[in-house]
Amino acid sequence: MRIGTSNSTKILDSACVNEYKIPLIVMMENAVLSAFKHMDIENNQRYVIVSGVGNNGGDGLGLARQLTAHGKEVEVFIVGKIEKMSECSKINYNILKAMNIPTNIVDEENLEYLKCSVKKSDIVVDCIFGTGLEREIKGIFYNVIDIINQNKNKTYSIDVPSGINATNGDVLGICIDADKTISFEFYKRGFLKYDVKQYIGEVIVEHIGIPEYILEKYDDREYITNLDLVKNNIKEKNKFSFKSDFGKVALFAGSRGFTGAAYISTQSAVKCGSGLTTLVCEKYVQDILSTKLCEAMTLDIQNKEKVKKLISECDAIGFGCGMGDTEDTYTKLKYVLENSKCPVVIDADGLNCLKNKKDLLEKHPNRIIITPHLGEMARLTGYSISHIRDNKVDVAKEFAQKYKTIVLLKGYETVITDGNYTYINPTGNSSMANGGMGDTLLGIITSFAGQGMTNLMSAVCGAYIHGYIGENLSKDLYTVNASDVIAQIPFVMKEFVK
Ligand SMILES: NC(=O)C1=CN([C@@H]2O[C@H](COP(=O)(O)OP(=O)(O)OC[C@H]3O[C@@H](n4cnc5c(N)ncnc54)[C@H](O)[C@@H]3O)[C@@H](O)[C@H]2O)[C@@H](O)CC1
Ligand SMILES: [K+]
Repeated sequence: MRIGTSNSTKILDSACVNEYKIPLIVMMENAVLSAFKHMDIENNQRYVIVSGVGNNGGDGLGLARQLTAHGKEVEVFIVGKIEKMSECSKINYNILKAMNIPTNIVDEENLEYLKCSVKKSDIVVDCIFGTGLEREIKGIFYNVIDIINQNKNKTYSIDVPSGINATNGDVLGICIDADKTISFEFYKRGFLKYDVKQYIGEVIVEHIGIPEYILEKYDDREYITNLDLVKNNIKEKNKFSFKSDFGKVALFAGSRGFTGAAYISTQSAVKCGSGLTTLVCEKYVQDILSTKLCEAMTLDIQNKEKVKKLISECDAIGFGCGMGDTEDTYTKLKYVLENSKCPVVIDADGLNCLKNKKDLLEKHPNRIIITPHLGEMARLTGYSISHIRDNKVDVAKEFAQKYKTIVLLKGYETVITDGNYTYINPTGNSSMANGGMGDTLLGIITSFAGQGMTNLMSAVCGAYIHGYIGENLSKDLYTVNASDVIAQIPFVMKEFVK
């Protein structure tokens, strides 16, 4: 699914109209028919359409005609100046008049009437503002939205709940509280903002007849990951495959009190299908884990020669889980980067130790994947957590571009980007919010990178599968732990392999 802003919608509109000669009224009618499918006409009879005077309003007027044609009781309210009505809205407005479908122009005097109609309706269809909202909502517009919110049974918003800035998710004074939002072509970027989740309800993204190659040409290279993309990246284990085909990986992890992190990240890589997996750790961690990790190898990190040989031959390395935020961790990371050529996935203390030494990332462009949570990203960038949360796509992209790394910024709707292409992960939930989950993710991503997936796809698919497993398990489990996820990895890989 594509993500887009108000500007992307404008650019697409004008390309369709000017370059591909699709009249806007054709796209509007397609939008109307796509939205109509989601009006739940089997279960509802009374509809109130509230339209503004832009094209979002035009969608509403078209819907009023379609609902009437299907035998529904429809009342139309228009808010705004008729003389300012957009060209396509005017066409739909004139059709309604010619068909004797009554329309009410909202003013201070008939607000009470609007309120009664909203109360009596099964569904209010909100078509006041879409992607064209550009300033604070005041006056009659404010009152109309307030009346709808206070008196509705259900509200379905067309394209964007009126009041939300589609680009950044800011609420401009007041906002429709939608039960469902039927959006066109793009999942609006503003919907990613955590604070707007309460307004958008269920979001459906519908096509309005624009061919795929046009969308591809004009999209912003921002997507919500879908299952097909993940399936296309999972390699089949055919009968001629060897363990060398599935990658040699090393995990640098663990310290006193944090042996679990070492176990979890290593075992995740094993279960994810890596051909050969080695945990590189301090001797005391090795002594605890060498019998527990029976499918992986372990190596004492002080054994310099063996470590050097191993990392020079590795297909991917995971670094940082439970290692401690120390100078020593930084020295080890520097050594690993300087003595290997493969992708390196860095998490936790591997990131914390970089906070004032990001030049190390700059020295190794195009081979590092970092997987920070909001706190780690705040330490790395110097931005506040709230700034990062509200601007997560931009912050992740900026960092990825600057340091030429893949950034996987964890949280609700994890962002994964190489600075050019960006994916939002739709899987996972709060049942997974507990210790060890990040270590699991690092193991999965390292394993994928070692199996030959691109760095970007390793992070995208890793995040998807990790969240998918957790979400499925949470149907039966109150808390999903790392070991629960690890056990499920091979089953889900089998389910996903094409
Ligand atoms: N390619 C697409 O995605 C298509 C989009 N269509 C619809 O067109 C919409 C965009 O249409 P428009 O660009 O005309 O924009 P809108 O219909 O969202 O709003 C623009 C109108 O609202 C006014 N306005 C903006 N902020 C205001 C405020 N705070 N208070 C009072 N008035 C305010 C503007 O002056 C203008 O009259 C989309 O959201 C979608 O519903 C479809 O009809 C056709 C194809
Ligand atoms: K709307």
